[in-house]
Amino acid sequence: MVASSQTSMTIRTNKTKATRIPTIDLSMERSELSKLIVQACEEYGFFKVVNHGVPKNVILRMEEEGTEFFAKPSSEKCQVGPATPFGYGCRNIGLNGDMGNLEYLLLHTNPLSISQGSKIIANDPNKFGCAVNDYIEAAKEVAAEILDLVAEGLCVPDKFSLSNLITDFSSDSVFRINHYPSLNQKTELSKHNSDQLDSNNNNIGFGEHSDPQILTILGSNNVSGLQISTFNGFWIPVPSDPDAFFVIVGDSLQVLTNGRFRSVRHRVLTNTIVKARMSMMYFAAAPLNWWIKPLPKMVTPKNPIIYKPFTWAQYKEAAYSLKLGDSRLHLFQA
Ligand SMILES: C=C1C[C@]23C[C@@]1(O)CC[C@H]2[C@@]12CC[C@H](O)[C@@](C)(C(=O)O1)[C@H]2[C@@H]3C(=O)O
Ligand SMILES: O=C(O)CCC(=O)C(=O)O
Ligand SMILES: [Fe+2]
Repeated sequence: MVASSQTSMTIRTNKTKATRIPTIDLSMERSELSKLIVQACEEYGFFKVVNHGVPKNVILRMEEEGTEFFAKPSSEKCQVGPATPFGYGCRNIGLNGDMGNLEYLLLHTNPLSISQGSKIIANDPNKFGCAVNDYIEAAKEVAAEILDLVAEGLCVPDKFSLSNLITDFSSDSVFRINHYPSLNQKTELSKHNSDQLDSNNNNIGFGEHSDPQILTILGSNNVSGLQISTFNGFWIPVPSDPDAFFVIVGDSLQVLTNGRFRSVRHRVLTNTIVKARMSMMYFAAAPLNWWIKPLPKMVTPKNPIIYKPFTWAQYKEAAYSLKLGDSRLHLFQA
């Protein structure tokens, strides 16, 4: 297992198998920290971070803006949509027929695009724009710090080779706020009475998928629902923790590490939620025309290269032409 009992939470799955989601304390000593992060990325492609240093008010301001927006009448929210790909979306996810029991705002992280979007999203565009920019900057710092620790843990000679991909001003990172109404709330969503159910009668908030980007920093209110899939096929519910962030390894980091890390499949079930869940994700990506390819350090005679180089734009195009749950990495196998 990844971490000692002091640094992980124990969860019992319905198969009564104790499973630990690694919890990483970012205030720990650096060399130990980088080892734990690498281990967590290898074993789960997922971990929780505590003591991340993001001020509580940055998170609360963003949550308040999200709450205010989703409380608006549906007719007003729909004026910010459809999300093709950016803007407000309700039940439709992406452009290929995926559906979920949620509504969301999807924004590019470029400050100009935030400022333009704010004008149609919020009553006080300046307040909304500042809350979003501050949240994005804070999440970007956490993501960059984690990528530097990953580079250290993997003994990559250029310590910034991973974080440089996401901190460049032209990075194609995106920001998303998801809002899942509780099943007993009478909202525009539940009026449709066509909940998305899977074969086990699970109510699907957001269907199973991996994130195409490098790393996702996910924060949520205190309502659970997120589940991750272990690499041997168990679903593990992730208890919510509004003081923590959850880190998700994306497809691009799987490629950069030549398959040593694996992107984690995850989903959100809304079966049991008695209060609306709100989650906020920063999807850290490279600039569109930058190359994604295995770091030289990760390619050895024992671990030959397994992916062809591609630009982020090429990968994104492939991902966006497919359904949410489809796997895409095999298209780029060497
Ligand atoms: C069905 C889709 C939605 C998605 C684009 C895609 O065609 C496949 C990847 C999906 C995903 C998952 C992670 C993020 O939430 C997201 C914004 C992304 O970059 O890839 C979504 C896309 C979306 O909702 O538009
Ligand atoms: O809303 C959540 O908690 C997770 C959503 C998600 O995985 C995504 O938007 O890619
Ligand atoms: Fe995701």
